[in-house]
Amino acid sequence: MARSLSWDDLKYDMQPWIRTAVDSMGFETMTPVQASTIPMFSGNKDVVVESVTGSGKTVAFVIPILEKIVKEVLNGAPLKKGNFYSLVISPTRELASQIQSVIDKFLAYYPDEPCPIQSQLLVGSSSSTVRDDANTFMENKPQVLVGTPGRLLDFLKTKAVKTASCGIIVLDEADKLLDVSFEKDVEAILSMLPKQRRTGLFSATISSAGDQIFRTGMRNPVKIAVKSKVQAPESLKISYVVVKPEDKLQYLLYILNHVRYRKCIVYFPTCISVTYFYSFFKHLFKLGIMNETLEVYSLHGKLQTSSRLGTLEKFSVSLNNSVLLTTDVAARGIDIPEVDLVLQLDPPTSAEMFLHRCGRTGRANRAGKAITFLNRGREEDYVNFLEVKNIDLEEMKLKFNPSDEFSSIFKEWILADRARFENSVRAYVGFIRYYSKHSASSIFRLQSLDYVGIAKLYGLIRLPRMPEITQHLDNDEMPQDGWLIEPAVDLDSFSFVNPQMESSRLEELKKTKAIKDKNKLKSELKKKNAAWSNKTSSKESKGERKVKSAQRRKAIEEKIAQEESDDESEAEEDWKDMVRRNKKQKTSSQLQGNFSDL
Ligand SMILES: Nc1ncnc2c1ncn2[C@@H]1O[C@H](COP(=O)(O)OP(=O)(O)OP(=O)(O)O)[C@@H](O)[C@H]1O
Repeated sequence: MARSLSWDDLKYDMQPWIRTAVDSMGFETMTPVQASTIPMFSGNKDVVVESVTGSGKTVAFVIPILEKIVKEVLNGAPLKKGNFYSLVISPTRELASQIQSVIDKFLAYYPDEPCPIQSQLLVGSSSSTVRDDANTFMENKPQVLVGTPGRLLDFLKTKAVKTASCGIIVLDEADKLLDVSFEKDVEAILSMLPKQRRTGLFSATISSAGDQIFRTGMRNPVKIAVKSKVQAPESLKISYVVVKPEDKLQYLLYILNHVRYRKCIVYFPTCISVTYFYSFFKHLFKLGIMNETLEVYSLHGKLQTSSRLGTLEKFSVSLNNSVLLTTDVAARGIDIPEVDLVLQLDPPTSAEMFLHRCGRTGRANRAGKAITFLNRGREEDYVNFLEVKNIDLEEMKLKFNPSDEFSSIFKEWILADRARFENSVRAYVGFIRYYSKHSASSIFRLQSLDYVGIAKLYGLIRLPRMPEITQHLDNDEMPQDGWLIEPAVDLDSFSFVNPQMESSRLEELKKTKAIKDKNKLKSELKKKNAAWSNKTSSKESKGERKVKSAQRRKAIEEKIAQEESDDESEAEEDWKDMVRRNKKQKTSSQLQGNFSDL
């Protein structure tokens, strides 16, 4: 029998002000996931909830949390000093802040002034320390804490903070929180909480967390999976466009300038690629190549928290046609109802992330379109790969012819400042690393990558010396000395616009030129190019390449084992995660069950 979606049919007396809140927010009925989850999680059940993106999971855990706290508050027993009742963990600062604002929206309907219930946001930031957070906590006595794992863990370790009263905990985007990137912090947090508690795990892709689910200490959890056959919401139309890599940017701009949308999110592979293309887009605005009515924002994980949250806020409230250039940092959970278009320059490294990215649109039954670019050649197979996972994509044909003039504009822009040239190389190298991490590695193969086409996409004037290129590019495809433009540029006189950068470059150049000894010069240059230098000669045999590749991998693993988290990019972080995961898979033996056993 179909479950009733009427709020009136909930099996307990909802607090009247919570009912007023849902009515005022225009939530006429519950969504299916709310109808299934709220009674369970408000009762004494641990829940593991999987339901498509944009299906209302946040409200499905916020209401039970608030109901529990109201009961405690109405019971009259005051919250003991330094205690709190509930904890919500989220993988990103943006999502934590969004959850906090959903809670605040509900609390605005509490009938008494001041509202006796409060929540506090705990995310890493340069403007507030853990001590500041602890002082605010002791002063305001919030019952709910919402935060990201690292900061929450540091906060909970503060002496004044007591966890004994925490009776309800939520892991939002639980599969992400339980993967290698957060697992340690999350497990440490869970171990500090009372065993007698209610735990809720929520995500659109939680089944991918597998056995990790059972490490959260839940007692007889109820599995709530609200899904149709397809993995994406029905309101979401997913398409793909097959292009040559060098034309991709022009296609992207064509869509941004010509397709009708209100708000669009564009996903790039790495932080540096967002920064790089954002600055090029600004130049295109000046030239009138970007539609002048568009507002473009950039957001990635290497920016300060305040700037990240500020940008997201500006993008969400903007009344104009706006575009957000971002990375996977804004792929999960972000709820901006007006987003009706999602573009992906490349597919992400996992099918789960593909669903999360696309799911930023087509939310709560609103129509949305997600378009992914695929490089012509091998990547078309991704469509079948996703189909097997019940994610259907339709091909989209664009009536548009890329122009040569665009590459001249790109080239001129690069040649005007050495900083742009260096960023183009960083973005390109970052992309190749990113590419090597695809979980669908039989489709996204380094061997099949069009290195020159991709270099043109990134506006490169010369191919960098990196092992992937020398290994996989045939000699006849390798441009003379790596140059992609004619005539080649004299790198010694290619200057930075920034005077400080230019003077330190000249200083450096002087030193290098002063080195007379050829061998010494060679070793100095080798050191300088260390980032992409442990290269192979282009004429190695397959066997030699295999051995060298294994050695390189070992070296990276050793480096990772030594290094802590001082990464240059999110991509790098993910690469580390992959290696750690591999190691873990080799050592981990305790199988306790999986999602489908629940
Ligand atoms: N009962 C309801 N009726 C109508 N809209 C709702 C209802 N509950 C929530 N919404 C709206 O649905 C949108 C999506 O909700 P939410 O962000 O909780 O989705 P989600 O399932 O957590 O998605 P994701 O997996 O992407 O994080 C929000 O804008 C929210 O306000």
